[in-house]
Amino acid sequence: QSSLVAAKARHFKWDVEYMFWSPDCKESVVMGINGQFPGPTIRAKAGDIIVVELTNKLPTEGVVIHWHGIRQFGTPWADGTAAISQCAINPGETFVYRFMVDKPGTYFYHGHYGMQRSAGLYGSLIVDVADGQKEPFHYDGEFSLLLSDWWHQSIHEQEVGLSSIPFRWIGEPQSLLINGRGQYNCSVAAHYSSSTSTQCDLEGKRQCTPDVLHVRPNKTYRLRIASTTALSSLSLAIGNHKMVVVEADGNYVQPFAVDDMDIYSGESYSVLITTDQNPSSNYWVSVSVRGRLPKTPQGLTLLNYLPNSASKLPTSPPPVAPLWNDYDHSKSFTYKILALQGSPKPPTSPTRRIYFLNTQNKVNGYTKWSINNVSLSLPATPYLGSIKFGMKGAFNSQVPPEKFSESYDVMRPPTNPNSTTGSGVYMFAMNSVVDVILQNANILTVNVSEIHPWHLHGHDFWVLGYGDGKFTEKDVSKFNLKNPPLRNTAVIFPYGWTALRFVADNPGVWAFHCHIEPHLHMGMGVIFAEGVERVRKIPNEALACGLTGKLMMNNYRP
Ligand SMILES: O=C1O[C@H]([C@@H](O)CO)C(O)=C1O
Repeated sequence: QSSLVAAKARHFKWDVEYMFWSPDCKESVVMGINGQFPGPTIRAKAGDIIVVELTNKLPTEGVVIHWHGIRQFGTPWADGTAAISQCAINPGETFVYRFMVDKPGTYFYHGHYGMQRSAGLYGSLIVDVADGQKEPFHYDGEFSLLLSDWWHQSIHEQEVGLSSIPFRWIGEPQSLLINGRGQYNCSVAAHYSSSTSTQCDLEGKRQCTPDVLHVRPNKTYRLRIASTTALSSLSLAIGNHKMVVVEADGNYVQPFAVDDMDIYSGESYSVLITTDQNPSSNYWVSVSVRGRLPKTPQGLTLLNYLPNSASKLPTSPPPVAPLWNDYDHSKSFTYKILALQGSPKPPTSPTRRIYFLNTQNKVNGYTKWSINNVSLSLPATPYLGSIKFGMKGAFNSQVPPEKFSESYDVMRPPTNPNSTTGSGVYMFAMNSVVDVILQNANILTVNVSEIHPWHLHGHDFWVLGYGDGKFTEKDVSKFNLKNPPLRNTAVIFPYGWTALRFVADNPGVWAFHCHIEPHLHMGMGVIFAEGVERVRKIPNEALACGLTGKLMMNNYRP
């Protein structure tokens, strides 16, 4: 019955522009949408069509928006990846994103051109179950927590630093933001510390005033959490309250309770909390940096039990995050994420298995990240058009390597750090089953290996397993084929590997990359394509640049 209900189109008209804003109480320039930061929340029901007419009001640069976690079945040109699925939208131009949201869940959207996500171009995208359908859990109310990290240096300076000799790293963020709000020059927890930092207001109407969660006692709330951080892995905790994880990246998981959880850039979760603590108190909601030596204060807001005043401070200090390098703690959380019973199961064997060695290395003296020794450099003509129209020379025709040397020592810096840039594509037969083994390694500095959250466009994948050290064929027998979680983002732990499986069933060209913004900018990604010959009706606006733009001009006869 419900499938007969006609899809509802939800229309939005958005202007993207730079504006002054004080996300952490210090004024900066941010990328806003319709004068808002973060951008407006899109709320829809499964099966709806989203139509966003996006006008670029930036004075001198292009823009695109990626709908993170939305698979874009049949609309690969709407994936919002510059140089991959479309031409960047020029200043003054409008591009219409039109796509279906087919699966309920917690999603978000963000810029996917240069480092525009780091400039604040992001917002939430929430998909409710279709009419007549039910979520597999109950709750009385809900909140969204869109998490991000914030730098005072502009993305332009950050970009120049990353592509300079000597290399200038962006460093750690100045603040962590919850729904675009953080505190740099004051602390909401100053009261508890011996430091001289000033107590900032919990109530008020400043752009940096914390977004307090107002709850009633003895209810259950759903928190929809998404991380669009540029760099930071985060730990989220709520003083005195357990969180029951029920959803990850738009897929239901077997519920499990935790005191704190790790959230990597590109991931989203839903957790349930029950407000069964002492009702005369308020409680902390805190986010802290993990996986890198933290130099950033916690991001804080309050869980306010009504009718208490929202400015009543909790009786104890904010939760203390696990040690930044306690990776066993992170792994124990990640390993608990399993599919809810009844979720789609993976095919039992792959058509093809590819191996991706992640290394930091050098190209002509520049510091880069490479996959199997190739650092991704995007072409001038977006792949979707150049592959569809068979345009030779638009990108490297050489197929990039699908494995790496068996003798490579992942525990040490590369013996030969010189690698090359490339723009080649991994092409998959339509409906083939692809296994990807992501292998982490040591960076250029001895005894360092970092976390990388890998995000796949156009698909969800099953996470079949994780392991420490170098992957071996023996590890295949340990793959979880029973209840692996479906995700669109999966982390590789330092010196470890992660095994993924997906079905190449979505005609288009899809990015697969580290979701850390500077790392992608330094080449840490690959391009996948399948069934591009089946793609029809690519809008002209998506093609009007590079070689496809020239093709259009040559066909034009006044
Ligand atoms: O890509 C990176 O560069 C720095 C460091 O390795 C060099 O400054 C860092 O921590 C990264 O993640």
